[in-house]
Amino acid sequence: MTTIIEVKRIEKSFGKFQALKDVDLQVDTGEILALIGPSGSGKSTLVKAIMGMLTVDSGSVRVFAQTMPNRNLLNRLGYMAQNDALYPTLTGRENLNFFGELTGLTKDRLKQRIEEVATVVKLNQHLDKKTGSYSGGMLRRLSLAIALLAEPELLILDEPTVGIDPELRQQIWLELHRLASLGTAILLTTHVMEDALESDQVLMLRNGATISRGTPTELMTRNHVDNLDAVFIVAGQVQDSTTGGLA
Ligand SMILES: Nc1ncnc2c1ncn2[C@@H]1O[C@H](COP(=O)(O)OP(=O)(O)OP(=O)(O)O)[C@@H](O)[C@H]1O
Repeated sequence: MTTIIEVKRIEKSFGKFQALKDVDLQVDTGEILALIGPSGSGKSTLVKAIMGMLTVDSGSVRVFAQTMPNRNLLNRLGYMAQNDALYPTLTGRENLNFFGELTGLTKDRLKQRIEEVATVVKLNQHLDKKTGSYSGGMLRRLSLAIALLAEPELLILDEPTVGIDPELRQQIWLELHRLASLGTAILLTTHVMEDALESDQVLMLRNGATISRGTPTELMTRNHVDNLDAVFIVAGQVQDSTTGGLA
């Protein structure tokens, strides 16, 4: 197994506010890691540090064994940001084509993948409408489809399942597991414990610090509870007791 993302002891502050405190993380080939935590806990900041979109104050971020930021690595990964960066005057298909061409897929393969990813996110019926007319949920689904297009070695998905119904969530997870079985490393952020349960590894972030990590089963066993919400609550209480609630 190869290490795809390696984050060591990173710290990041915005002014006096410390958004990330001594965070470590590793994702290997074929592994799915869920970064879970409440709003403001630092998930997107960590993702942006991994993408090289912001520099950290200390610690290191390596992707494909190279120090980030490194623009040359960007075509080896699929990224779905929290804010959808799509062209509203283009149709869904035209957006997929545009971003797909940047990944270097052949024309035939791109055409085939557009049909496949549109099916995964259930947008087949809407591909020829301008994305300016899409709902928020449809835009999220199109962004996810774009990230999946090239079956990249690494997928980084910031809240891919927000606003998605249970049936579609299941379909998306089938595709994520399929890609992982082909060797894709996947890092996703989520608020949703169901997503964490689908993942191989879970890292719980609270107030910018790691409060728990492990497989879903390990986390529940270690904390003597039967669900991940309860793990989060127990681990949060431990964090408060060691920091006096000032973490
Ligand atoms: N550019 C910035 N300048 C100042 N503060 C920032 C900046 N980016 C993030 N923060 C702060 O850092 C903290 C963590 O933000 P972040 O977006 O990483 O949280 P999150 O866990 O992704 O939240 P959400 O689930 O709501 O997206 C928040 O308090 C946020 O206000």
